[in-house]
Amino acid sequence: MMQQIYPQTPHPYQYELNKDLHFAAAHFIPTEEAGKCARVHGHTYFTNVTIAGDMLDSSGFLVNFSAIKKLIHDRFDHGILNDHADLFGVSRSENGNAGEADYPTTEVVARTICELVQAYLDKTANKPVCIQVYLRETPSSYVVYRPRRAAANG
Ligand SMILES: Nc1nc2c(c(=O)[nH]1)N=C([C@H](O)[C@H](O)COP(=O)(O)OP(=O)(O)OP(=O)(O)O)CN2
Ligand SMILES: [Zn+2]
Repeated sequence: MMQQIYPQTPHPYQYELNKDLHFAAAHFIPTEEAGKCARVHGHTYFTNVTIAGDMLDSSGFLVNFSAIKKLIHDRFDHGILNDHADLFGVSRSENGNAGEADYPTTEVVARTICELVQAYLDKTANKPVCIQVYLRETPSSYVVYRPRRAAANG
């Protein structure tokens, strides 16, 4: 059970939901700079997903907590992140820097979780938004990813 204080991000929405979940997965970062992390090794990843919005669905949910867990845990738990060729390995980021690869680093996995969650939320009637993903890879290392928000109209 994770009961931790996470970084906060200001937002204009009335509701904010946070879901903690974890998954065990192996990965490797095939670059010289990664050193020992270029070899296959495993982590228990802990993540906190923050979702916000102004409208609830017909159940009174911003989004069902269990849907978020299923989406991430079922996809990644007890797998090898590098095997997800559709997600990791080829640069997908439109605003990526030249030469930036989408290897499953903590940064890229955090961004990918946010994108997967947002793709799910986009299909819901009340359309909440994923505003932050906190991803802890080791006891001493974590990343916080916050997508850029679309500029407000007017
Ligand atoms: N910016 C990043 N740097 C590193 C990443 C990463 O995803 N983003 N990943 C790794 C390795 O995969 C490794 O699993 C984690 O590294 P690290 O925190 O250095 O692990 P240690 O347990 O060895 O760290 P301590 O300082 O001993 O606690 C490397 N870098
Ligand atoms: Zn690692």
